[in-house]
Order: sequence, then C-alpha cells, then structure tokens
Amino acid sequence: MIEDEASARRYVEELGDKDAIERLELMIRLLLEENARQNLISRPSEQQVWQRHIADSAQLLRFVPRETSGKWLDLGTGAGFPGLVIAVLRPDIPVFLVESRARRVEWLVRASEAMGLGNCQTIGQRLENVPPFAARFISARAFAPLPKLLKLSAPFSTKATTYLLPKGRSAAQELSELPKRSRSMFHVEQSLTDSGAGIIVSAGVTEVER
Ligand SMILES: C[S@@+](CC[C@H](N)C(=O)[O-])C[C@H]1O[C@@H](n2cnc3c(N)ncnc32)[C@H](O)[C@@H]1O
Repeated sequence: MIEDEASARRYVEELGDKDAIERLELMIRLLLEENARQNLISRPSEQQVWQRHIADSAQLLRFVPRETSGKWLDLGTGAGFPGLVIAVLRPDIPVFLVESRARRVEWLVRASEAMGLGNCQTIGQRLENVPPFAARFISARAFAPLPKLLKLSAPFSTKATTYLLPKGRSAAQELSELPKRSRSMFHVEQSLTDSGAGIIVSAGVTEVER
C-alpha cells in the first residue's frame, strides 16, 4: 500500500523516466497555482498530490501491457486525473481527455502544452457530443455513476476495450448494482493508494508483470 507522499513518489518513479518525473513536478506546480484560481482538487489533498492524485492515477498502468497500441480515452479529466498523468508516463499511447467545463479545458490545454506532451489531445466538449472512435482503454475517475458512465462511453467501446475505473469506496457496491449480464464484464481490483477503495476493471484484465 502507498501510505505517504515519499512512497507515492517512489512508486511513480518506477514507472517513468527522469523527463516524465520532471514533467509531473511541473504539472504539480502549475496545478497548485491554478487551484488558487479554480477548484480543481480539494484543499486537504494539496498536501498529498503525489499520493492522492499522481500515484492514484499512475496505478492504472498496472493493468496496461508494456507494449500496446490504440487510443486511451479519459472521461471528465477535470484537474488532469487520471488522463494527463497517463499521457506523461506513457508517451507511446495517444491519450484523449474529454472535459466539458471551459475553464478546466483551458487548464488541461495549458498544462499539456507546458509539459510539451505530443501524445495528448484535449477535447473540450460533453462526451455525448464527441464523434465516436474505438478506444483501447477507457478511464474515468469521479465522472458519473457506473450505469451512466457505461451508457455514455458505449460508442467508444469495442470487444478489445479495457475499462479502468477508479471508483473509491463505492466500487464493489456500484458493480453489484449492475444487471447481471453487465456485471460479469467487470471485476474490482484493490486500489494501492487507499485501502478502502477499488478500481473497476474489465473482466479478464489482471496485473501485468513488470
Ligand atoms: C468530479 S470531476 C473529476 C475530475 C477528475 N477526473 C478527477 O478525478 O480529479 C468530474 C469532471 O467531469 C466533467 N464532466 C461531467 N460530465 C461530463 C460530460 N458529460 N462530458 C464531459 N465532461 C464531463 C466535469 O466537468 C468535471 O470536470
């Protein structure tokens, strides 16, 4: 379990090279500045950005093969989580961040430009209005209740899509409330950043050997 800021940073350092860690440091600096202007992350979590936001996002890569192809779609990226962190740590994956609120879209564009990310595109629209494409990965943190999330993301989902949905403490409950047929398409994995939290993951997808 990732218990504090130092272990969160060490965890992320295992996943990214020196450039990636420098980019994340820049992202954190800009995020804390921007958080004084708009509400991106909670005030208490400002003291725990590595644990609560960066490592919490980065841990999704446990379920992503080293070599992979296809697009990553992050729904309701808001402050940048998890999609912007994924784009930094996996420059080989084209990452699409969907966010509807104009000020958050501005923030995401500015942060990704400042970090010089060539693999990241911000789509400043409601997901409902985004022309569908096949996504290899779909992530969403604190975006919508599971039934709504699955309905809105269905046009982007194929048989090859892996869903990675950090759902906090409601993960098992939300999954148990799905109709049986949809429920069998997912399982819950333990979060590494919060012992009470779970990540809803597509059935058959397990941790990748590193
Ligand atoms: C609670 S925030 C979570 C932000 C981020 N994923 C995180 O965990 O820090 C939810 C975000 O989803 C965005 N959102 C909600 N419904 C949306 C929709 N239909 N299309 C695009 N973005 C949406 C909101 O504007 C908001 O920024």
